[in-house]
Amino acid sequence: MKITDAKVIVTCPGRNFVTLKIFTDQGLYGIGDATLNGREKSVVSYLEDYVIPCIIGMDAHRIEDIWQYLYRGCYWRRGPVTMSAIAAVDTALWDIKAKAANMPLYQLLGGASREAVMVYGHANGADIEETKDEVGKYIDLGYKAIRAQTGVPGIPSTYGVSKDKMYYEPADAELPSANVWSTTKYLDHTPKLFEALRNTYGFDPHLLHDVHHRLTPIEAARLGKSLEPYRLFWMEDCVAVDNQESLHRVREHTVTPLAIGEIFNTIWDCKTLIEQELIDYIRTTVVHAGGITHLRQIAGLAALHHVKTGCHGATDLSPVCMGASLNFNLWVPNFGVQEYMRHTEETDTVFPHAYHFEDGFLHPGDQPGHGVDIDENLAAKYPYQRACLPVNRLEDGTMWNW
Ligand SMILES: O=C(O)C(=O)C[C@H](O)[C@H](O)CO
Ligand SMILES: [Mg+2]
Repeated sequence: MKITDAKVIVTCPGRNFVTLKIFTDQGLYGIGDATLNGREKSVVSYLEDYVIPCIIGMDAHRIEDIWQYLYRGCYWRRGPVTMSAIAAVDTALWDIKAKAANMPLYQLLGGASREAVMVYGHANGADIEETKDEVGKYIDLGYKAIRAQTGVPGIPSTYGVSKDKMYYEPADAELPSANVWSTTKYLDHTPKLFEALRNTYGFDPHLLHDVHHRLTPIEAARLGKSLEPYRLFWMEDCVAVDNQESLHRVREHTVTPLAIGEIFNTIWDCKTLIEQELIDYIRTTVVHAGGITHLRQIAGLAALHHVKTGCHGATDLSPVCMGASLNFNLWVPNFGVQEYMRHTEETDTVFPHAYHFEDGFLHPGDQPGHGVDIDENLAAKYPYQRACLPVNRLEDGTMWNW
């Protein structure tokens, strides 16, 4: 089955999404997500100028070989732009193969290992009271796992806290907006949130928290330790892991489970953390880590070291990524949880999908392929709008991790 053409569709139904559509000589097409928040056009160029001309004429069934061609065959390998482009090709090809087999993608991967995929939603509030109410709303919706983020007194804006409670979009301006950060205030305040949540809702709901790369290892150790009484499902991205060995410092001090990896692109980014058992959940996802083909390898390595999957699923990952990820999650033996920040209604209509939510779980549906399509006419009505992720400074003006 030959690849006859491919095109990139950029649409902004509330936020930007980049989608690759691959056509074949058998009339089948497949789609893949190529969205990289705040850097969308770099991936578009990488696909249009370099990748698409190479894959036209290739056999769409040879997914592994095409993956190796785009990864190993490229001298400048790895990095988020390259790997998101490879992921889009890979996802579209798996979509085509599953459509050709007339099966949902999870069947090709090895079939369902569970009935459905547990997801976590995002509860957030300006203060502890509001966050508590928001967590209650997620519990009422049936969620079994909830991420909780709260505003910190004295910090004008905090990561993860938004006005739109169901859809959080941090890329909020044409140029990066400036956030302010105080580790001291955050460390003093955060344990109070989880104390309040456990006092109100007990220990049944799984509670998660995202530190978003802001602490040093010893500060992360302190937070992990202070959160132990509240038994979190995970503490995410507690440090910026450029120096991965530093996670040993955190591990030495706390048994709070750790999740890292949403910004990782390859198995090489995950290798130290997984092999040295410095994390409990690996956050790599389909679009930013080379597609289903590569994610499967990462999960295989993780399984050897008691590390479970916890795929990134914020709103900047399109429904196409979510559909592919859910098929992956339904199969992957060492599944942990899937993040599910809902998309807006506009986004959901641009991307008709078979996946559905019930009582805290998502199921990918049983349509042939990954079960997500794109309505190109509708997509064309929402042109690209430049939007950047914020930057972050300490109170004295020093640049910090966002
Ligand atoms: O969902 C999460 O855990 C995030 O950290 C969301 C990120 O800030 C977001 O995907 C950046 O584009
Ligand atoms: Mg995160």
